[in-house]
Amino acid sequence: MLLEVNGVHKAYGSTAVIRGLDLQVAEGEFVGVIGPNGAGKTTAFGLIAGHLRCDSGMVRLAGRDITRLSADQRCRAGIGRTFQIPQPFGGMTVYENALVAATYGAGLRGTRAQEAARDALALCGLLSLGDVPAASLRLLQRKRLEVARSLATGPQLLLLDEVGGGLTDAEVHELLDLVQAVHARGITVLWIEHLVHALVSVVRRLVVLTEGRVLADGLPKDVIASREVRESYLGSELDMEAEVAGAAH
Ligand SMILES: Nc1ncnc2c1ncn2[C@@H]1O[C@H](COP(=O)(O)OP(=O)(O)OP(=O)(O)O)[C@@H](O)[C@H]1O
Repeated sequence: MLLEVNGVHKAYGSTAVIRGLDLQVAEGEFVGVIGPNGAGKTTAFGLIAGHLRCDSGMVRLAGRDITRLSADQRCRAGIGRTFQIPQPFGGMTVYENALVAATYGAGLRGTRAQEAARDALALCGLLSLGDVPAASLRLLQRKRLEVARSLATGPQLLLLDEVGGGLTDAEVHELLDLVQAVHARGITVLWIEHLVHALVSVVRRLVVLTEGRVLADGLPKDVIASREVRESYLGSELDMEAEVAGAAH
């Protein structure tokens, strides 16, 4: 297994948010993660990427216990991550943003860092915008840069946190193409997304988190059809019937 999350718990103060999370992801998988607001999805990513500490339980990457490693150490170990709200260095150019990620995220220097930065920008369709200040990018381009910055750190495992939010349908399709291209490079992808119809059109496996643990995990069409999953979304903003109509699976 590339990623193993075993019996992880996390509370904010007295509020338990992750309550016995178990998740295994094999190398090369493309996994979607959905769940109601507040289910603990972003917190789970923080615990995997090391931005948050587990209260108990264990996280392993390729068999290595990384539970006590910092976010920087986990990044160098091969975990890349995007954030819900892209936060590029606005005063720097697009290329400089990717170079910073390659230098400080992957620990590369000189031409190796430059190559990693350029390679990430090329895959994300941003090479021609390399000299543009990051602050001037449109939303889809900012999302592309967020993905490029995480790619420049050389991840084996990429955690995408709602990169599709705020985009038009056409832009979402462009983003789907990009993430599929990333996965085709051999990078294992774990993608949190509220746009369920878009997500299930590309992922091979769907995990549903509710109340800090896994409610369902399997083939997207089976997970979407499960009664438990439908019931867990009742009353939420997500209308599964509408979302999955026309989905590829
Ligand atoms: N730093 C924090 N301090 C206290 N509570 C927090 C903190 N971060 C998140 N929470 C709470 O933990 C719960 C889980 O939040 P989290 O962001 O992980 O959920 P989520 O499933 O990603 O939600 P969404 O789909 O809305 O992004 C929520 O009730 C949230 O308010």
